[in-house]
Amino acid sequence: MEDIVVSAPGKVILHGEHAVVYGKVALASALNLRTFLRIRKKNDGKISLNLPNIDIKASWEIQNLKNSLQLPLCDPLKPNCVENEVLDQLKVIAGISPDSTQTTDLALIAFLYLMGSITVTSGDLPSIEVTVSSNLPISAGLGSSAGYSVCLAASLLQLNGFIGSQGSEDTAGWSKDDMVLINSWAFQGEKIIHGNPSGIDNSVSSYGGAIRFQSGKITPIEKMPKLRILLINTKIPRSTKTLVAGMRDLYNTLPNVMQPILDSTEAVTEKCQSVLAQLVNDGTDENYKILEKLIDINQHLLEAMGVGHPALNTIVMLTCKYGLHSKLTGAGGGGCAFTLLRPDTAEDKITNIKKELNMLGYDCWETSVGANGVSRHLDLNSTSFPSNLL
Ligand SMILES: Nc1ncnc2c1ncn2[C@@H]1O[C@H](COP(=O)(O)OP(=O)(O)OP(=O)(O)O)[C@@H](O)[C@H]1O
Ligand SMILES: C[C@@](O)(CCO)CC(=O)[O-]
Ligand SMILES: [Mg+2]
Repeated sequence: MEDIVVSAPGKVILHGEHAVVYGKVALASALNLRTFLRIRKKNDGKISLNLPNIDIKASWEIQNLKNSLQLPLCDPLKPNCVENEVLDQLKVIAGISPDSTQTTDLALIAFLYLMGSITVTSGDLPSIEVTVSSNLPISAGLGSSAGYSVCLAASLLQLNGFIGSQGSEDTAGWSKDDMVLINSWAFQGEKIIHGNPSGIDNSVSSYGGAIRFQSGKITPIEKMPKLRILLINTKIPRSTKTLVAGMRDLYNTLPNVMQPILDSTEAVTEKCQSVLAQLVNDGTDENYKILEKLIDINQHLLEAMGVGHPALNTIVMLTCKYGLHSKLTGAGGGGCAFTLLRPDTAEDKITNIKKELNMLGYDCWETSVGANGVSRHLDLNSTSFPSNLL
């Protein structure tokens, strides 16, 4: 069997993070930074997993997995969430302490769950080596967990013939129905890593482009102007699972206080979408001013949700000095922020901002929004792969 190589993009949430977990609308766009996964067939009676980004290498004897698990863990065509009992079993198999709070450990559990559900043909497991390598910063708010889950879902479903990629050039995609199956399995992976995800991250990573997302409904945004943004990584590590759980506690303690904040966040998102549609034909100052105001307001609303961080405030103040507006993106609590650049923002201004941010130890790079969703790579030795994937 030839290797299977797939990749899936990270994302930027423009507006609506956290509120989207409560059924509010959110806007997200795929990012041109990707996670890559390679499956290589082996004959050593083992299933091996290499995760260089998080320094994890693991290997399991197939016979041991078959002895200790009731396979398949779930019907491959009916993606469903794991029961706690199965999760505990997988933790034992992965050698993880039952009370570990390490988010990195959850990558192993997500792999074992998807593998134990999807790749069981006639009660047997294939001997494979799986390597995952990403250009995305991990745990920084740019959807690395979704990129990981989408790659796992697509490659394992493809390996076992539950989906069939189409395309003969360098890259291939899947049919509408196949995409639904990929996205639903990726959502199960996100559930294991996140706890209670809305599904926006795996959806934008699966489908790519820019999407409007609400309660599982994915609507591609057709009228999307070419936005220039500066992405800034504070490098302050955080876990989405912890931040989402913290916001849940706050909501449960003060529902009448938090509900209007979520309503207000949704109003920001709706207004942003309508201004973006206008911007396609009318890139006037007035429209940009509204977008900037919405960024300021949402940043404050997110602070009120308890997911801010002093480093994020520093970015807001620093970019404000240059007349630019920034907000956190993703779960917050550190991680990444973005700054909206105008079409005519001068290069020397951006250079100076980058210099100041670098001096604070933050990484920053200019990017545009919108990228292809999950793809299969048919050129197995492409130079665009991260070096540790070859
Ligand atoms: N390339 C990768 N290799 C292995 N595990 C990964 C990889 N990328 C993400 N993960 C898993 O996802 C976890 C990080 O997910 P988390 O949701 O906390 O952050 P994020 O997805 O980067 O940010 P956000 O959810 O705010 O967009 C890691 O600890 C690991 O379990
Ligand atoms: C914080 C959150 O809204 C976005 C994380 O990228 C969580 C989610 O929607 O699952
Ligand atoms: Mg995540």
